[in-house]
Amino acid sequence: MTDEDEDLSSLLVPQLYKPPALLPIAQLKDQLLYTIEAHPVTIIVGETGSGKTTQIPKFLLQTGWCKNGQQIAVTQPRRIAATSVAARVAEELDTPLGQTIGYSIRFEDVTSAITQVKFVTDGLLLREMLVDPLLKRYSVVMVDEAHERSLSSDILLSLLKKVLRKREDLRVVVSSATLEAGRFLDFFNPENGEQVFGKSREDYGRIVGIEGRTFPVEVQYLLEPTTNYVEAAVEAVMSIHENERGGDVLVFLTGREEIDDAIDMISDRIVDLPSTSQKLMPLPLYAGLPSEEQMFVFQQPPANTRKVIFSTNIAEASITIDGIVFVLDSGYVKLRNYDAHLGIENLNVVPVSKASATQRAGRAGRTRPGKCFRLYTEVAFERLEEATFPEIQRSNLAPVVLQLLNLGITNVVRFDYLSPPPSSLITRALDLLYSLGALDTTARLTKPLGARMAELPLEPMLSKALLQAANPEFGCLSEMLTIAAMMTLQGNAFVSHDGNKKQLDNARRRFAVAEGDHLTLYNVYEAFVKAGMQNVQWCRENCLNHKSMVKASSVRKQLAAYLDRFGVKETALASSSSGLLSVGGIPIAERVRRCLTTGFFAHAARMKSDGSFTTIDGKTTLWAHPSSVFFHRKADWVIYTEILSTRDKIYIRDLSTVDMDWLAEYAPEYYKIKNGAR
Ligand SMILES: Nc1ncnc2c1ncn2[C@@H]1O[C@H](COP(=O)(O)OP(=O)(O)OP(=O)(O)O)[C@@H](O)[C@H]1O
Repeated sequence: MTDEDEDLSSLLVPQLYKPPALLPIAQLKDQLLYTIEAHPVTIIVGETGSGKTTQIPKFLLQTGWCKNGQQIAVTQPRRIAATSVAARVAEELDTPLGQTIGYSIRFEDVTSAITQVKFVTDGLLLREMLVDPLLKRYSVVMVDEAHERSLSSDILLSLLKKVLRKREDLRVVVSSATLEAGRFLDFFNPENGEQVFGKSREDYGRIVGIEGRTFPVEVQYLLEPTTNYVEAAVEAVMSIHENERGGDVLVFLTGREEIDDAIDMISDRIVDLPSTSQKLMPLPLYAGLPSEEQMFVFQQPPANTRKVIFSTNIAEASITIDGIVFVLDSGYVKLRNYDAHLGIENLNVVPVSKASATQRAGRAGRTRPGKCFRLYTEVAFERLEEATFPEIQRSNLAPVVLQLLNLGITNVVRFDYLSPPPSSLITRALDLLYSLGALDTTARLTKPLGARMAELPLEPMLSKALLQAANPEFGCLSEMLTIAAMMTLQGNAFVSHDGNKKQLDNARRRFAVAEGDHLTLYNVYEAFVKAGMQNVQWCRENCLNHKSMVKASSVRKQLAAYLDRFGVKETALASSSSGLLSVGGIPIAERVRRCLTTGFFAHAARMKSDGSFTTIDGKTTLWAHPSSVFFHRKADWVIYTEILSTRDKIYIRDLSTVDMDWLAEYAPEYYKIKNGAR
């Protein structure tokens, strides 16, 4: 990435971005199109910013790959990439987004009957396969950033390999970093001596390399390692601001807490800046942020203002933020790691891979020359792993196993994985799905419960609870629909205005319900409906994010439509108007908590005298997240729906009180195994 020959004085001269015709990929257009035409599989290896994501779909569209009414799908590991790249391509083609060019992500479909190129998350395309197993509506599927080895893109590649054995006309394009390219091609290739539609492994696929990048990026390292990369990043931002003219800054940190800390630190430093100097505008970017707020990072800052975006790895690949000249890379990332024994998903802070570091640096040099400061030494860089450890080997596989079974893949152990997951992960997933009632004793999907759980776009525990809600024993479908929709906001219903934490705490307290966070979420939504869904002012007064609340109502409708398709209707008994009153002897609040237990029994914990919680086996200490009603209040047994691990503590979020007896009542098998094991 280092380009020492380049004259970096050009950094000081704002330049217009290169028109697409000048992007490195333009020279390869004909060769690329010929390769795709002639081979079922094409692996593209190119420098960051060479034009893979934005140009290849356009080339294919212009060459007639959508003539028969078929579409081109381009998958991305992240929602922000799918939406922002779709917007860019639509802009380049001068067409409104959602017409020829569209995108589709979970709970948000911006496509129409005339859409020809569809940007999607890899997870969403997997879901589409449930209704269209051969992906017949697509002529080409491009899997972008495949080297990131996201769980869904790995599974998608395996399934595409199967589909290619059945569809001669389908073309698969995989974009990847250099290291993994050969491995991908090898995976798709027929075995020695085997032929697929008359093609042998020699002529089944090709790797196409794209040389060159858009603008140079100068890479610099620390001479000595730092002990605190958040502080080092803040120092570096201030130094850039004081010493380098022009250009926005993108800083890669690992998570929300670090981002908040960094923004607080920068805000303190801004006060000391001379009033005459250029202003500094810090902006956060992380997955949990509502999409509208994520989009702020793409907007032009006000005049005489430098944007500093503090982001997690969600800005690492595919996206282009115009104006970024400086990238600061902490060298760390928070990766999911599932502990199959404890059934806990941890987010661990670990060093990035070289491939990630390259992607991060590549966020500069896209619309003008750039600089990347790695907040670690060159020696440390050399020691990094080449590629990120595949997500499939460190994830809770229950959602994927459920989907594979629903696609008719009965032997999930011997499935053709790109990198097979450890058997402990598959066993754990099967055990959990079995105890949720999604599988029978022969590991087949139960009907209707298991099949419906697979279809709902929610994780299995929540799907189970939602599907149980219609059961007369619980009779709380309306309440659970609301709770499930609110849970998809990932803790983003509340927002502090101008950093006023006290006001935020008061707002939370106003809605708090003694039985826990799920019923509190229900309360919030009910109050929002009552106040009038358009009432932005009311949301503001109550520290609620209006856009997030509107989103929750849209998600609620979509979930209700799924259930409607299953023939499950919201009943009068559990209508919102009943509020949280007692119905049929058992108060509705209790029925909701019982219903949640049917899904989340594996996430049970008990409060200790010091206010912390302990897992059932007593081995792990957990803490209520500050946003939980149990951050201050006492409880005994609880179930939680989310677990977040920070540098020093493991936090649980969205807690509800339960009776210990309910655990054995709703998951007798699970707790029998657990007790047996202890
Ligand atoms: N939103 C945008 N605004 C301005 N220029 C853009 C935008 N999106 C893309 N570009 C230009 O198009 C170039 C190619 O972008 P594209 O995303 O297609 O590259 P890529 O090869 O897929 O890169 P990567 O692998 O890093 O995602 C960028 O370097 C930039 O010059």
